[in-house]
Amino acid sequence: MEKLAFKLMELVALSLGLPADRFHGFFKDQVSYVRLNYYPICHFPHLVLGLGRHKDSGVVTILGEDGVPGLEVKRRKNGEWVRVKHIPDAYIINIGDNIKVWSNDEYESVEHRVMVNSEKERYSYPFFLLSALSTVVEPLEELTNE
Ligand SMILES: O=C(O)CCC(=O)C(=O)O
Ligand SMILES: [Fe+2]
Repeated sequence: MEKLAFKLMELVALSLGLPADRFHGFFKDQVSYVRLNYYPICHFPHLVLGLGRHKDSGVVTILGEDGVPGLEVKRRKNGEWVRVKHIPDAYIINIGDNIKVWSNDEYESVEHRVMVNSEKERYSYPFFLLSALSTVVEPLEELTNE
């Protein structure tokens, strides 16, 4: 997952007109981690949230999940919550707040949440790519006017 995350960061850099290795320096003492999420069955799913609405604050999240429905993303244009379709053998990629700031808002971090399921328990395993704790997160100077 880490290798994939670095590859994605190279593509993000290229998409912003920057050298592929532009972000490499931020990851020298990175503190990335994997979290294991478990959502037990709940018979009143409309009354509870598995995981409340949030944006991932890190750089990029590579999310593996078991296909039990629950993850939803918020559409920016109309505020509607949309269920994310499971694609077998595929990861879900979330842009985190760090990329939003580094890219000077060219990229947007997506708001998402997880609803619990009344029939099946759900497991997910996001990998959060994080930079070094000492990183100052600010728009890259190449992408600002002043
Ligand atoms: O369980 C999921 O599908 C999403 C988990 C998530 O958004 C998180 O751990 O930040
Ligand atoms: Fe998340």
